[in-house]
Order: sequence, then C-alpha cells, then structure tokens
Amino acid sequence: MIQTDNLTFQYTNKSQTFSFPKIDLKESESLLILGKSGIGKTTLLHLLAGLLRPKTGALLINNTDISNLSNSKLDAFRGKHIGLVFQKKHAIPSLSVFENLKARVYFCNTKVSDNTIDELLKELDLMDCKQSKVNEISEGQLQRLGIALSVIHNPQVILADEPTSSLDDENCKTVISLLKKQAKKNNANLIVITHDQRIKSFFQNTITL
Ligand SMILES: Nc1ncnc2c1ncn2[C@@H]1O[C@H](COP(=O)(O)OP(=O)(O)OP(=O)(O)O)[C@@H](O)[C@H]1O
Repeated sequence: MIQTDNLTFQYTNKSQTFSFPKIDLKESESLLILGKSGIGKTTLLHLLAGLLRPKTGALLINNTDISNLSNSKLDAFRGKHIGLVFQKKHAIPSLSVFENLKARVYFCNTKVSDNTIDELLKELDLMDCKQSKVNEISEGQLQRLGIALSVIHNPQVILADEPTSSLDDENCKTVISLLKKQAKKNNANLIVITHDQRIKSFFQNTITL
C-alpha cells in the first residue's frame, strides 16, 4: 500500500521544486508513471524508495511514513519492503548469478533458502546460467537477473526505473510480464517509470508527470 500527498522535492543548490501528483495504491495494485526526459520520473522513484527525502508532503508505505524514519531505520525498511529494478544494472560482475542472489539476501538481512532461489531462477529462465559469472551472461539474462535481485526478498513494493527502454518488443513484453507476475505472487505494488509508450497497455493505472 502506497500513499503520497503534496509530495515536493528540491535538489540541493537547484532552484527547481518538483511537485508530484498524489498516489494512492491499494494492496497489489500497479501503476505506470510516464513523462518526458528530465521531468522528474527517476527523482520520484528515488523518493518512493526512500533514497531521497521529500521537501514537503507525506509518503506512506504500508502505513509507515518513510519520510520521518531515521537513516538506519529507512535502510532497514528498504531492505525488507522495497525491491528496486534500476536503469543501470546492479549485479556484482565478479560473482556468479547464484552468488549475487545469495549476497542480496544477506544484505537484505533476511532468510531465503537455496531452493527458493532455484525456484526464482527457474521462473526467470536463469537456471542455465546459475553458476556463470555476471560478466559472462547476455543482456537479456542480465535484465532478468536485475528482476530476480529486486524480488528475492519478497518486497511489498517493486519499483522499476525504465526496465524496458533498451529492449526489443518481445523482450519488453517478457520483462513487464515477469515484473507483474512477481508482484502478483506477493500481492505487492508494482510501480514502473518510463517514457516507453509501448508498455501503456499493460497497466490500468497511469500517471503522466
Ligand atoms: N542528483 C541530482 N542533483 C541535481 N539535479 C539533479 C540530480 N538528479 C537529477 N537532477 C535533475 O533533475 C531533473 C529531473 O531528473 P530525473 O532524472 O528525475 O528525470 P527523468 O524524468 O527520470 O529523466 P530521464 O527520462 O531522462 O531519465 C533533471 O533536470 C536533472 O538534471
């Protein structure tokens, strides 16, 4: 469950203040946030992830106002409840696919069995490269590993920053379907930000910034 109200943000030493529209998502609802380059999509996503702090406004995730949490509580909250799919891939190149997932579980301070990791690898068609180093796998596999890393700890909120912009039509469809499937599994909220108009039809709720 995500609610925002009167959310504004200003980067240090910049005059522009961003004002974001209200968001009100019930359990398991998804949202597509569209908008042209530079309008503030990534900024909004980083606010929702607690990576930036709002200038004003409320930001509730599962009834916790994350804008009021201390840095350490926010880190713990993010580790437990939020899954981030970044534009830039965040896997560790020198580790294998499996080791990356084990490392993510460790850093999220949670417990996930090796069997559960295998299940996720099967769902995302990554079993063949389970023991491969990240710098030896294909772009598509890397994209799917990004999804696996963002959902391995069963977050209540999945936030994806431009997950499809560099993909062809078929892979674009696959990635959105996988994100939606992973969100559905946990009744999680899925929020995708993009300027990729191809994925509009996959979402009932959309906001254009
Ligand atoms: N760390 C930062 N410090 C200062 N200004 C920033 C910072 N990050 C982004 N900005 C500025 O804020 C504005 C919005 O950036 P943001 O990345 O949120 O846009 P966006 O809509 O996601 O763009 P794109 O679609 O190109 O990724 C831009 O003008 C950008 O230069």
